[in-house]
Amino acid sequence: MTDTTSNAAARLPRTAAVIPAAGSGVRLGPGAPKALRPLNGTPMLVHAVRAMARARAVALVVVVAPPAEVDAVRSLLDEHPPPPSVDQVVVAGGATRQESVKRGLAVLPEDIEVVLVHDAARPLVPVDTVDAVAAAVRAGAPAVVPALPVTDTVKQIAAPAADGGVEPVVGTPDRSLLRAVQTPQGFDRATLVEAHERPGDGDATDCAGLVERLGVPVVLVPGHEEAFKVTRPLDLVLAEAVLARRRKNDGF
Ligand SMILES: Nc1ccn([C@@H]2O[C@H](COP(=O)(O)OP(=O)(O)OP(=O)(O)O)[C@@H](O)[C@H]2O)c(=O)n1
Ligand SMILES: C[C@](O)(CO)[C@H](O)COP(=O)(O)O
Repeated sequence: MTDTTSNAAARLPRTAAVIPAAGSGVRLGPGAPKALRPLNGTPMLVHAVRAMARARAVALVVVVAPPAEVDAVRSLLDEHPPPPSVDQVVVAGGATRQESVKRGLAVLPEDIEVVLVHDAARPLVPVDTVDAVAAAVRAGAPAVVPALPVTDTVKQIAAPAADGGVEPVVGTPDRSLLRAVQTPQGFDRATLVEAHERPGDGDATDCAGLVERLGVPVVLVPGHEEAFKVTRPLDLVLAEAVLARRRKNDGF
């Protein structure tokens, strides 16, 4: 006889990782789209897909690729396949991160209940961070964000100055109440889809920002320093150093 109670307890909600990877990487400088640039010889996107596919909960990875690189990204992922338990799909991205995520959400199969949205530009997120975000969504939070305390003092200005001019300061927020947020950000699927259908005014720089606009609570869990975003050239140096340290310590 089937023990339905323990089956239900052991069942993980079907979880997909949507990986926005369609950015060009202007701040990284000239070259291929950022997600395709190598880290220790392997494209950043491949590291990011591996990081998500390693999580026990993830059954599907949706990569949102630069529109001109969809075929190239499919070939790349065929060369670096995920474990057999994980499916992958590649779709073309849009003009902004928000639009790219929306395009990724549009191809999710009906049975996906939880969505983790993870930047290709955060290729080294540890699996424990991914698992912690997914677990918090499973535990009932509709929107979960990994975050770290801010270490710099932050100044608020009234408006950015043109051409590197001086910027008058209007305030210094209490740093102990600020957090720098990372990805993967985890969501109950219906909440995230609604947030993208009713985005409000102006582009949001993260998905949780859209969910906040709905009035749905967003919670933070501890992030990880290795989940940093590769944005500028120095970040590539740091990423390669992290990989070298992992190889030395863990052998991979
Ligand atoms: N139209 C876009 C813009 C960004 N992204 C993705 O969103 C993530 C976070 O964006 P960011 O680090 O800002 O990447 P870029 O937009 O490529 O960087 P830049 O602003 O320097 O061009 C990245 O994985 C990026 O590929 C995306 O999928 N579609
Ligand atoms: C989603 C994000 O990585 C959280 O820190 C970040 O907001 C992406 O921002 P960007 O403007 O695309 O750099």
